Amino acid sequence: MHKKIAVLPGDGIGREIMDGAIKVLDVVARHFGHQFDYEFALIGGDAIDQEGTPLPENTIKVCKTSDAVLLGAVGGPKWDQNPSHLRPEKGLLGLRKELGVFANLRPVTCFPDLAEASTLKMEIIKEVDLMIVRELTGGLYFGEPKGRQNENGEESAVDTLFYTRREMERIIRKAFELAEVRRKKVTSVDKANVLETSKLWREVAEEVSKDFPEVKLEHMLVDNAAMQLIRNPAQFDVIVTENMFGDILSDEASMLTGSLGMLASASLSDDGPGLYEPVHGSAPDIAGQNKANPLAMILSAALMLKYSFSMNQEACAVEEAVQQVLKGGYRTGDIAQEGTTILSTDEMTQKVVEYLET
Ligand SMILES: NC(=O)c1ccc[n+]([C@@H]2O[C@H](COP(=O)([O-])OP(=O)(O)OC[C@H]3O[C@@H](n4cnc5c(N)ncnc54)[C@H](O)[C@@H]3O)[C@@H](O)[C@H]2O)c1
Ligand SMILES: CC(C)[C@H](C(=O)O)[C@@H](O)C(=O)O
Ligand SMILES: [Mg+2]
Repeated sequence: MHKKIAVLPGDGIGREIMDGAIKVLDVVARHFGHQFDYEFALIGGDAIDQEGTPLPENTIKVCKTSDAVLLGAVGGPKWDQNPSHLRPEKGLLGLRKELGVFANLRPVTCFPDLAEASTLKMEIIKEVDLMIVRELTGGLYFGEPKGRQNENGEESAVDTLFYTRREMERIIRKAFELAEVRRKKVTSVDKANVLETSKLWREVAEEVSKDFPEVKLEHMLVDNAAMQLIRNPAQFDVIVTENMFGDILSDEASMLTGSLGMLASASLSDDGPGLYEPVHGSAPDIAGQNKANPLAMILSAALMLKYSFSMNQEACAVEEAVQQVLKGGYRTGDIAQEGTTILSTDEMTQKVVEYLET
């Protein structure tokens, strides 16, 4: 197959880990007889520096004319203090909105060899295989009114948690569709004891569930969900939740796998190209040191192969190579354990490439 991939490395470790994903994809293309053409574009702080805006028109065009989009990470101290219209996150949020990628899938899969790097015990870890389905283009991130005010010397700020029934329905449906081919359980996470949006969310979840009689639906308040993820994560199959809750719960859940550097994501729309990015950010504290874990980015590329290109065998080959590397005792610093070999970002990528080639 011939595919065009938009590549947006972004800032900080984004560039370092993107190198790894491309190297791995090149091996996949060679092995399986595909052609991947990459078109690079600017986003985030990098784009502010070069074009004066975090999301240049050309980047949107490149993404929309590609079969899929790979993104590293955006942001960093150099730009985070900028006036709000220039914050690099605006570029990322703008891109998600432009592409209409409302469904953010964040699989939390534990590799057994990382059990000791996790916050939990080995026996619990082995059973963790959950999928966080995060609504990505609505809620507090986008609702209006939003902004700062100063009335008669009284400063205030507002963000609005707004969802239409249609926005709720389509993300909840996506969660049920995923659960149908997994362990047939959806946990809808909300704050229905307080929020109006959550009350409507519950009603919609109940309605959607009628179309999926084989899938069990449970509702859970978000504060309890945060605790249950640590207490007994194996109880979850698919978690569906609104934008902000999903953001927070997915960083929390990443530690079940040992590190934020292990968590990949796929953001899907109804028809256009999917956006694939690690869950973590630009990690300014370790940027430029060649020590970031590239596996979340590499596993995001695997999700692209699976969801955008229907290359299931190829995606499995990448996941299997990652598993073998971990089994071989190779680690980046964030997942290091006693007796393992610590590798740089480039060396870790090279190991995945070696296992893929064998
Ligand atoms: N999708 C994105 O582009 C995205 C996501 C989250 C944060 N951000 C931005 O990134 C910047 C930094 O944010 P932050 O520090 O809160 O979050 P972060 O995810 O960048 O880093 C949090 C911690 O995890 C570590 N970490 C993250 N990824 C790692 C990896 N691959 N390997 C090893 N360690 C890793 C970092 O070193 C840091 O200690 C901010 O500007 C923020 O807005 C961007
Ligand atoms: C950088 C930020 C805007 C972003 C988000 O909150 O969506 C990030 O934390 C993520 O999880 O992708
Ligand atoms: Mg986040």
